[in-house]
Amino acid sequence: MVILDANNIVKIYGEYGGEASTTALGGVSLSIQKGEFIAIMGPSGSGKTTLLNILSGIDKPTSGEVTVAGQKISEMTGEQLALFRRRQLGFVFQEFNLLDSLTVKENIILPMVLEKKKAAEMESKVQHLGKLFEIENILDKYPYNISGGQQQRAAVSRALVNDPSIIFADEPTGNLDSKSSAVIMECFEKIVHELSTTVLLVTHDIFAASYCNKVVFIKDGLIHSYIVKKGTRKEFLNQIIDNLAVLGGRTHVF
Ligand SMILES: Nc1ncnc2c1ncn2[C@@H]1O[C@H](COP(=O)(O)OP(=O)(O)OP(=O)(O)O)[C@@H](O)[C@H]1O
Repeated sequence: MVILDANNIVKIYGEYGGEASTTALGGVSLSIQKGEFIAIMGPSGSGKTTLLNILSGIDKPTSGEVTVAGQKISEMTGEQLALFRRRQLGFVFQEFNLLDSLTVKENIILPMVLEKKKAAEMESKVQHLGKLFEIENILDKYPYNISGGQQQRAAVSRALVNDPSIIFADEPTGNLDSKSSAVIMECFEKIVHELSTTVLLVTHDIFAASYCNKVVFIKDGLIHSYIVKKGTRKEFLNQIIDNLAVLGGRTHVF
């Protein structure tokens, strides 16, 4: 089942044809199936963030169409999109983006509160996610009193509470040490395998990308190639390194 379909996405920043215009994406097509776990990699400036922003409705393409869960998000109004994003999409950011004035539990259930879900449903969901990600003992703490790894696990829980069609993660391990990075990638692995969640992440981190099932490489605003995991994570990691070397450019990974 196709969860996301992007057709010939072009993004030009600045006035088209103007001297200062930049073609960030030159015609990207991508199809993502339910339960896929995909990383987008590429050199600095290749268009990764632009692509993620367009696929998740944060930004509009100059031309091309994006369909998520059967709905054309590229044609939605701002209000429709805001509602759609809250109900159908989950987001995880490099900086965790938890609200400091709320406890971990309040942060996690916030998207459910906005959807006016029942208290019992929220409680059962937060307990389930707390257990799944081993943060059940810190649910009453505030974000500034827990580690970065725990904050990111809370952020993944928050992204999951409304059972999104897809989770978008922008450099989710960018602010974590290697041990916490491994834990967070294992969390993503768990939700893909146990809940059939679809996860798309943008990363410079080859170690993080090696947890995914597929890596799509972009260069100069176009899809250059992709690889699918067949053997072990270690073998996939070596394959990612080889592909990045072919890609060239400045990739912060070495
Ligand atoms: N708001 C903007 N206005 C003008 N140009 C932009 C804007 N955002 C990005 N660009 C340009 O579009 C191109 C793609 O940028 P993008 O941020 O998508 O790349 P990236 O692969 O995510 O880079 P990095 O790995 O360094 O984060 C770059 O040439 C960049 O300078």
